Amino acid sequence: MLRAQRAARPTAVRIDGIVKSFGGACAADGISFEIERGTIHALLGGNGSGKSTTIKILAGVYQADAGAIEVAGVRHDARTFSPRQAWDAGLRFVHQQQTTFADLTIAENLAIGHRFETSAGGRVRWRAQHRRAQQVLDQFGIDADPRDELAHCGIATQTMVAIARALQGVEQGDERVLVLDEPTAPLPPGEVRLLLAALRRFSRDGQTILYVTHRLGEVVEIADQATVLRDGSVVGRLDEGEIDHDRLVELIMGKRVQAVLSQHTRARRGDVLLECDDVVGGPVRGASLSVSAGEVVAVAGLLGSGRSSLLRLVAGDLRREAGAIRLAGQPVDFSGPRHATDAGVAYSPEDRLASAAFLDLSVRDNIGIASVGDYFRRGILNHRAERRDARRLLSEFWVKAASTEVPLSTMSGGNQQKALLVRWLRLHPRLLLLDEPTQGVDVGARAEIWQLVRNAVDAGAAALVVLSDFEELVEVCDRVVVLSAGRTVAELDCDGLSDGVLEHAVLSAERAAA
Ligand SMILES: Nc1ncnc2c1ncn2[C@@H]1O[C@H](COP(=O)(O)OP(=O)(O)OP(=O)(O)O)[C@@H](O)[C@H]1O
Repeated sequence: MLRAQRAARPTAVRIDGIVKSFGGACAADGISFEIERGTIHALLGGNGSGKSTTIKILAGVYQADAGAIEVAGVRHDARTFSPRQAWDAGLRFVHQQQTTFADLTIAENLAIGHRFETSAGGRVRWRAQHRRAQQVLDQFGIDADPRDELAHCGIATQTMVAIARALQGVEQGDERVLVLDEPTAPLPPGEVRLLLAALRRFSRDGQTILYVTHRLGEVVEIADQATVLRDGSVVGRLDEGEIDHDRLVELIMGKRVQAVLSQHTRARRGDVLLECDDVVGGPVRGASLSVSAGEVVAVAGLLGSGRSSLLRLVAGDLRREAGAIRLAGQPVDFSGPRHATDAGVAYSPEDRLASAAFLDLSVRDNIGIASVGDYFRRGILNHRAERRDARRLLSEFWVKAASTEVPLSTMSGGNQQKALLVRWLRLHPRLLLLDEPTQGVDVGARAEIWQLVRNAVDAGAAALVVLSDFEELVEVCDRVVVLSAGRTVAELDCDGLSDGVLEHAVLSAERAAA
């Protein structure tokens, strides 16, 4: 796109001087930027840089302390901007947290908050409802049946339904601004591609998209413009042609970063620590692998291949029906993750923010919950020692928090993720089971997390991880085991492996299994 053409685009949204503090902490310090109509605009920044705060103010969920929001030329006071005003102005949001209802069908999801087709007597006319839902699915190119329960659809379909739900009813010439908060975080490459293609289609049709992500490859691929925040301020804006990976990293981190992800040295393999022999349980239908001390091994596969379930089976979080699991040569059969922890196995689930975080409790409580027994002396909890250790751990593991006593909910998403990892890493586990450990984590913290994992395995632990981002996977892991339809079908050495070759191996395995 030429610069002259870009200059001619009208402004869809102008964010003007947004200021927002929480207590004494400034989350937005006069943020201003413009989003041009019909473009894909990436909003980037490290964890805690102010992206979510900006989006929540745009959604009317938070009221700003100062500033204005202008949509299609109409100016609103950001101190009083409400969700209703945001909706009326044409702003639509798809948050990473569920905005759809998994136990309802696609047709029902599309009707909620929009309209149900009813008869004169007020009964839902299901046939008409399904017909309308099918039209929406066709319009958005979603390959699914309106009668499908959303829980049974892939995550890409679920995300697409959430987008369709936000944009349905848009007529030709209507202006909408779609705000997406990390829509691709849980998606493997094939599904990401589907979603990005859909976004490109929407922007070509004249919709404006504000896109928050930590996956910089996607920004380079689809963004027309990018605004970068750091510490609550805009530190840069790049136009298409100027957007490249190194430049983005430098703006986000505020420094030149040679290789952000840990340049891992070849692991020195120790003794075999974990062995799975033909393990069966849930969607896993025969998985065999081994992981040695000193190694980071990944499990790769498409959604539904059984990746997360395999980790759950090892951790005792899912019942094993057949096969054997050995830890340091000894058969194990954990009754649950707590039992596994006692044996030196740390399990961090994919949905840890929903299932393992105590958002209202302090950071100290959250990182100490698995080690609280260490602080009891004759039945009395030694608060001072606990606080001192928490302070040390936050600094050792690079977690940014106002203090050890603030509730976890007040920290940015990425720092919450790091704090939860600290809970497990501080126990010095022999085996780390990590499901998407860097989801929602910025490029700098991502490197830090992998460095922490590498330190643990260099000290004699082993790690088995699930990672959807293949680019990251080949960079940080030593070996990758490919799972397809619940079976281990291939094993590849990550030394010299490209993400493209890995993706090809995964897709070929899937085709062979079909
Ligand atoms: N409800 C809140 N109470 C107190 N502090 C908050 C609250 N929400 C955000 N903050 C603080 O404001 C700052 C900006 O947070 P914000 O969530 O906007 O960052 P972000 O860029 O979205 O980060 P991430 O990439 O981790 O999601 C952080 O320091 C955060 O701790």
